[in-house]
Formats: sequence, C-alpha cells, structure tokens
Amino acid sequence: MTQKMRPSGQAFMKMHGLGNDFVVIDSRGRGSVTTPALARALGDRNRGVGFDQLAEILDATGADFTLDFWNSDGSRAGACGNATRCVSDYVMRGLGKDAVTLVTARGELQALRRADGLVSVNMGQPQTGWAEVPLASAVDTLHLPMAGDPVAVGMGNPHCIFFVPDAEAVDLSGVGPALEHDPLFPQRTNVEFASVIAPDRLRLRVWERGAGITLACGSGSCATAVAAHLRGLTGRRVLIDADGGTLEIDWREDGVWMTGPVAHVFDGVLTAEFLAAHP
Ligand SMILES: N[C@@H](CCC[C@H](N)C(=O)O)C(=O)O
Repeated sequence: MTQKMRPSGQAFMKMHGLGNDFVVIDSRGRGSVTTPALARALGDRNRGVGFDQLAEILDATGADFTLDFWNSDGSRAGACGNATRCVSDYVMRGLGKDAVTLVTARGELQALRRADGLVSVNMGQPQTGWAEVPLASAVDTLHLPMAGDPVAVGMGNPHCIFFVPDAEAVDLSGVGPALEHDPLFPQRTNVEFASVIAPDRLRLRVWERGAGITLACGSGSCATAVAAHLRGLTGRRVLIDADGGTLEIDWREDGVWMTGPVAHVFDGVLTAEFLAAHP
C-alpha cells in the first residue's frame, strides 16, 4: 500500500488558560508567518481551528522570546495575559528554566513557574492616564462619562470596567458589541463586568475586543483588579472568578502579577492548502 504524503504545512499548538484558548505558532528562527487573513481563517471555530487569540513566538534580542497577539477577527492585540502565561510555560520547558523574560508590544515582561505549578506573569504597571488607555478625550478615567460609571484602565490594551451588583445578570452578548465600539475608545475596548464578592475576591465576566465573550481574560482581570482597588472596593491582592476558573492578581510595586493554570491541549499541522488559501 502506498502511503499518502502530507504536503508540508505549518505546525501549531492549541493551549488554554482557564478556557481562554489560543493557537500558538512558534516562528523562532524564521520570522513571522501570520497575516490578518490567516488569523481570521484560523480563528473560525467551524472552518479553521478556533481560538480567542493567536500567539506567535518570535526571536528576541536581550530576552528569551518575543510574543505577538492576534484576535479571532484578525485584529492585533497589544497584550494577552493568559497566552503569555501559556507560551511562557512552553518556552520554560524547552529551555529547562523556571523563569523567562519576553518582549511584547508594551515592552519586556517576566514570567515564572511557581512551586505549585501555576504560572505567573508580571503584566507591568497599569496605564491610568486617558491618553495612555487610550481614550478619545481628556476625561477622568476613574469615572468615565458613560452610563454605568465605568473605569478605564490600560494593560497594554484598553479595558472598560463596570462594577455591578450581579455580573451573572448582565446580558454580555447584548451590550458587549456597542460598548466595544464606544466612541470614547478610538481603538475599541475590552469590556468587563465585575461584582465584589469580598474585599479580596471579584466575580468577572468579559466581552473581549475582537473576540467576543471569552471564558477568562488575563489582562482584563489585571485591569479589573486595578480599577477595584482604585475605587476603594478591594485590596491590592484579589482572586478573580472568571467563567473558566480563578486567577490570582497581585498589584505589587514592580507591576501587576497574574497567576493561574495553563494547559497544552494538542499539537497540529495546518495544511499547505489552508495556508495558501489565506495569504
Ligand atoms: N485574552 C487576553 C486578552 C486579549 C486581548 C484583547 N482581546 C484585545 O484586543 O486587547 C488576556 O488573557 O489578556
């Protein structure tokens, strides 16, 4: 029997952090292969692989690796905390290390594996000035001039955080799209609805820019923890209960640390036909 040869394709990994899921492409040593069309096609859960974000690993100078993020609508994301934790775990295993440094659009970050096996990343200091988030005009980021009195925080990407009595009761798919495109956010925004459970615990549901409802959002959890502390609702260290599980957020002097589980689900290969169809 003749064996059918598989045309050469593109290797990828499927990973997730609390159900926030990613396709990861390791492009170290050869340069980026991702385009908006490829990200959109791959992100399609029926015709592609499906993901919330695509993360591409690239070479770095002066750090262990560079990480670029794409949303499932083909747009770029400046930060993705859960993918950063997943990919850092993969790189740490490859290098036989328990800590790495990486470069993202917002600069150099550190990640490490704790003794309990959970993976932490320092997402850096939050951006609380209106121009940094960015917002379209000079308003108070702690009390945005929008219905519901939300807070704006940047974590390398924009977040609009609403504190509500019951996050479960929010019609996320009903209100998410319009809020994502609110004119106060010229680059669109991620949208968070949080309820205070205790001074060290929040319930969080997220509508992500470029991806819609996700089971968890790392940068959104960091932004929400910062907003809650600045509003006087919580301390600097909180647990965030997302739909997919719980993240630990700790806003320290050197930045906002986020800790949680990671999972490497499977490895696959994109066919040459799929790649050729989405240049
Ligand atoms: N899931 C991510 C955040 C993804 C980025 C976002 N959709 C954007 O466009 O900014 C996380 O874990 O941080």
